Amino acid sequence: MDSLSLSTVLVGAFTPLCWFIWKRYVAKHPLDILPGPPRESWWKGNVVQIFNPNAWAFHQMLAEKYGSIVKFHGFFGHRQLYVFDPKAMHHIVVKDQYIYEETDLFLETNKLVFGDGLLSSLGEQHRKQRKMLNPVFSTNHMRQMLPVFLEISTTLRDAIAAKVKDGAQEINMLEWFSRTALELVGQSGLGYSFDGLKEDSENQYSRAVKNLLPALFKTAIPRQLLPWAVKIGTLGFRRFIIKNTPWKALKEVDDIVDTMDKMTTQVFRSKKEALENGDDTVTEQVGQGKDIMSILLKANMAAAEEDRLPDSELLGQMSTLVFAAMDTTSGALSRTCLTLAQHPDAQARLREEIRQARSEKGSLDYDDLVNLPYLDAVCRETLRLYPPVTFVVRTTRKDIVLPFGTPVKGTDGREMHEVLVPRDTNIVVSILAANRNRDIWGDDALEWKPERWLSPLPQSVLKAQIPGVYSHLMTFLGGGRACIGFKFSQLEMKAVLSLIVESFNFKPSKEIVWTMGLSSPKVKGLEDATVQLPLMVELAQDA
Ligand code: HEM
Repeated sequence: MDSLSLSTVLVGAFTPLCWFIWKRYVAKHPLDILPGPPRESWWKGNVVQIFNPNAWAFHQMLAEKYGSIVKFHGFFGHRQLYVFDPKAMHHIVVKDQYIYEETDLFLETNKLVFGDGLLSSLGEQHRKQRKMLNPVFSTNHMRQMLPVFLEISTTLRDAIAAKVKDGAQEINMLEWFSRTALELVGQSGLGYSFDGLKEDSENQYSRAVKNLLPALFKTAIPRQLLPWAVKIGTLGFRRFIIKNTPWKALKEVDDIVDTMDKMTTQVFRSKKEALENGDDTVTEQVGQGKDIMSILLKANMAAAEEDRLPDSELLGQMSTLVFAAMDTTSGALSRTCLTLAQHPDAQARLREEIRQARSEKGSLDYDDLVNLPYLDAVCRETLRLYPPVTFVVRTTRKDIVLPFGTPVKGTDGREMHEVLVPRDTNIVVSILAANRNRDIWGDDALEWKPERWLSPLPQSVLKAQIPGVYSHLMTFLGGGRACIGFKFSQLEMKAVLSLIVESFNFKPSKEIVWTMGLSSPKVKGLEDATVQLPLMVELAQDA
């Protein structure tokens, strides 16, 4: 190579690098005016401090020290935002939701794992899917589902009763709640029974769903390249590379995806066939044609051409629903059960309310169950203080001005009411900090107090205009991508809790720590072991 072409290569390589360094480390950035923590490392920024499973204290410090609009550093000087100001959240999840979208990494990972479901689609495709799915998550449909919820919860109660009939036992309640959540979404969502809640009956699919997140976690760093990798070659070529790469973690994810895909395709085909063969065949299936997928298939066949979804998008909803329903609700049930174990007075009060209602009405119908005041207060307070999903991440598809409800004092001392957020900025919407905001919930915001829901909420809550779909909370988010299953999970929590709290007394057994992100329990000192919630369980007196 002569010296001229060598210098051309060097200039070609160094110009973009110098530009990158200048832009990320030297030039002024519109977000630099905002308060925020110093970066921990020049290349990792604050990423490890924010996105690690034990980051509770760091998140609390961010909210308390820097306020509700915070700038932090991502990888290689990338400025990002941490937000829990209600007006700003309203702009992000509702008003300008098509500019603040899911990140490419989130979408591409979900597309690979679940196919074309709600968690991997955007814009018009996502809106069409929601339009078709919303009716099957309505209160009316939940009402019809109650018998299935109660039957499965009763099976759970009987399984635990058999274990403790001779005296108190330590039981891993997370395992039982996960199995119950899977069976519930299986029967009422897919019209398929995964697990009769009998000992040792875990099937391949439930194992695959359970192992999915840990397996994805192992591929977290190389997966950052996924949005680019999916553009290389054909689908066949990419499949060939995945199948033949000698990397254990990737193989594990690939096997899980294959198992989930095989099962959902099989259930989907048999549903379609049953529908084509008429109503008698449908009612012979699990769920008797009342499950979410059967209704969705029927509605899709009857829909106008422009609203109809292709089979791939119906199929894509199946594993999406199972995944979105399982660890979230079992985590919420685990947290409630542990909190009740730590608050014996509240546990006794709840048991009394349930027994009283049952002695007056016999079996509880939908309205009785959802309107039990103390049960409702316990669920709301637990979902406020301990949201199972602690944050979501969005990214700006173009430059946009983000307004604040509460002014922020800039680093130059000026009062700011808005900031220009450049395109491709990631934003962490902190569900945790929003639900624990002292300015809104009062000085006792960090305390678990179900009683706060039994009297009128303070004006600060009503005036805050939190953009959440549920109870002035961000637990299920808000806007066009809010949790579609929030009524489903409410009913599940209430059906399960009403039966188990009536029958059993729960006491703490080991010290429990919770992971962040999708919150799960672990035993303190055994953080490397699998997730679990051991509790002492005994028959409640007079049960
Ligand atoms: C306590 C339990 C639950 C919590 C805390 C929860 C929370 C959430 C949150 C925060 C989101 C937004 C995620 C994002 O935008 O990145 C979400 C989305 C979603 N949830 Fe839930 N969820 C729960 C239970 C369920 C259940 C039981 C189902 C289904 C039966 C479900 C189905 C979904 C689906 C399909 C989405 C994606 C919605 C979309 O993008 O349009 N979730 N959930």
